[in-house]
Amino acid sequence: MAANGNGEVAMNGNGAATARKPKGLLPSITTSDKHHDVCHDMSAPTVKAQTIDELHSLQKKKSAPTTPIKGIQGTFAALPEEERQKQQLQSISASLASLTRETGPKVVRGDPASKSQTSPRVHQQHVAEPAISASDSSLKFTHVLYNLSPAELYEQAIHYEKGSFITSTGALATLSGAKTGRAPRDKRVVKDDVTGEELWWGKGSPNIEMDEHTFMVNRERAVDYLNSLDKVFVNDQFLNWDPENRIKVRIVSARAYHSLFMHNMCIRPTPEELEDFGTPDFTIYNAGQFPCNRYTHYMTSSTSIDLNLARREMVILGTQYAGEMKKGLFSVMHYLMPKRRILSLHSGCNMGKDGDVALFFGLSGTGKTTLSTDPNRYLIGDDEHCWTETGVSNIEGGCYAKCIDLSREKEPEIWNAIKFGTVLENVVFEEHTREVDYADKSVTENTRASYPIEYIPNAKIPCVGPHPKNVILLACDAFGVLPPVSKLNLAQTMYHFISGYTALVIISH
Ligand SMILES: Nc1ncnc2c1ncn2[C@@H]1O[C@H](COP(=O)(O)OP(=O)(O)O)[C@@H](O)[C@H]1O
Ligand SMILES: C=C(OP(=O)(O)O)C(=O)O
Repeated sequence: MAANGNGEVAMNGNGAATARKPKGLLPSITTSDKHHDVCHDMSAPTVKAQTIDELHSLQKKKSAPTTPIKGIQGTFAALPEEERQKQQLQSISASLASLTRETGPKVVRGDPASKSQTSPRVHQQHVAEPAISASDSSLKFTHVLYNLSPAELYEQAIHYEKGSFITSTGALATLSGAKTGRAPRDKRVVKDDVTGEELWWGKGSPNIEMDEHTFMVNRERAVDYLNSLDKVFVNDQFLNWDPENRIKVRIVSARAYHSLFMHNMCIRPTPEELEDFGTPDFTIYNAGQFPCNRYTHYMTSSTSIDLNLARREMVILGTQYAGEMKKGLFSVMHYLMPKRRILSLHSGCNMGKDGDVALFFGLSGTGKTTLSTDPNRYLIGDDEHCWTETGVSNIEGGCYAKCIDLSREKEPEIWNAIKFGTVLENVVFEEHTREVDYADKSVTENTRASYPIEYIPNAKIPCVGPHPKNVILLACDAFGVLPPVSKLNLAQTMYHFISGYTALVIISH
C-alpha cells in the first residue's frame, strides 16, 4: 500500500491502492470494495487444503505397493498387496511368538503415535491353542516398524531415545549405554549333539558353552520384553553379496538406533527383493536394554549374547552395543560358510584399477577399515568377507569405522561418510553447533561410525571381486619377532595366517 505526499489512500477490491486528494484537507482513508470481497495476497498461491489436518495429510504421499504385482492390473492389484502384507505380519508374529504360551502377539504395522492410523490391520499368529491361560500380554498390540527408512528412524530416535542428536554434518549421534564395546566373555553358543562335534570347545577356544534350555529361558525373556513394548523395529535384510550364498536375516530390536545401525551394516533389499523375502534364515532378538537374570544357569553377569545355531537365532540381553549384532551374524557366517567349502575372512578388502584384490587381516582396531578405504583403490568391504572358488564377496552392506582422533586430512573418505544416515556412537559434540570433537574420549575411546558402503565414493558395488593377489597381515605387534614391515612368501604368509600371528590391541574393550 502506497500513498503520495498528502493524498488519500484507498484500497480497491484487488487490494491495490487508489488516491483522492481534496484541497487543503488531510487525506482520509477509505476503502472501496466493489466486489465485497476479502483481500487476497496474489503474490503466493494458496494451498488446496481446507483444514490444518488436511494440509498435513497432503504432505505425505502414500507409498505405492513396493512393486506392481506381476500380471495383475487395476483395482484388483491392491488385494494381493494386502495379502502379502498379511503374510509379512504373520511371519513377524511367528518370530515374536512366546514358545511357552504357544501363541504369537497381536502385531500391527506402523507407529502407535501416528494419528493417520485408523483401523490397523491386526494379525495374531496361532501356533496352537494357548496351552496356558491368557495373560495381559495377549490383550495388547505390538506395533511393528518394518524396514523404516533412515529419515523415519531419525525421527523415532530423536523423539523417543534419550541421547540422540543430529550432528553438524547430519549424522545421528547416539549412546550405546553402559556397554561401549563388545563383551566377548558374555557371548555364549548352545552346545548340542551337533555343535558339540562341530565347534572348538575348551581351553583356548573363544566359544563359551550354554545349554539349549538356558537359551530358551533367555529367548523367552527377550521375546516377553520386546512384546511388552508399544512398538518394535523389524529389519529384513541380507548378508553376503555373492547371490548364491546370500543369507536372509531378520533383526527385531527395541531401538531406532539398532534398526538404523543394521540398515547400514547389512545389505539393503530392493522393494522387489523384500516382496519375496519370506521366512528369514536367521533371527536376532535384541532386548539389549533388559538384563539377563543372574539366577539363570550359566549367567555370570547381567549381559548375555546367546547364539543357537540349530534354531538359527541369537538373543541379546543386557548390552546395547550395536557391534554385538554385526559380529554375532559374522559368527553365524563362520559356521555356515565353511560347510559350503567357503572361507569366511575377518578382513578388509579392496581392489586396484587392474583388478588386483588385496586382503587386510587383523584384530579390532588394527586398521582394516582405515587401510581398505583407500582413495586410489576400490573398496569391496572393511571387515567381513567370503572367499569361494570364484573370488571374494563382502558379507556386509556397510562399514564400521573407529573415529577416535579422526581427521579430515588423514582420513577424508571416512570423514565425508559421516553425514545424514550415518550412526555415530558415543562421540562428544559441542552443545550448540553440534560439531563433533573426535579427540574427546569422555564417553569411551571406542567411538564409532556406521555408514552404508556406498558413502565411500570408491566403493565397488556389487561388493565382489576376483581371487586376492596380496594378503596383508596387520599384526600390530611392536615387540614381535618380525620387523615392523615384513614381506613374506606364500608359505610364510600361510604359516602366520594359520598361527594367527598378531598382538592384543586394547582399544575397544
Ligand atoms: N598407520 C595407520 N594405519 C591404520 N590405522 C591407523 C594408522 N595410524 C592410526 N590409525 C588409527 O587406528 C585405527 C584403526 O581402526 P580401524 O581401521 O577401524 O580398525 P579395524 O577396522 O581393523 O577394526 C583408526 O582409529 C585409525 O585412525
Ligand atoms: C565390531 C567390532 O569389531 P571391529 O573393530 O573389527 O570392527 C568391535 O570390536 O566392536
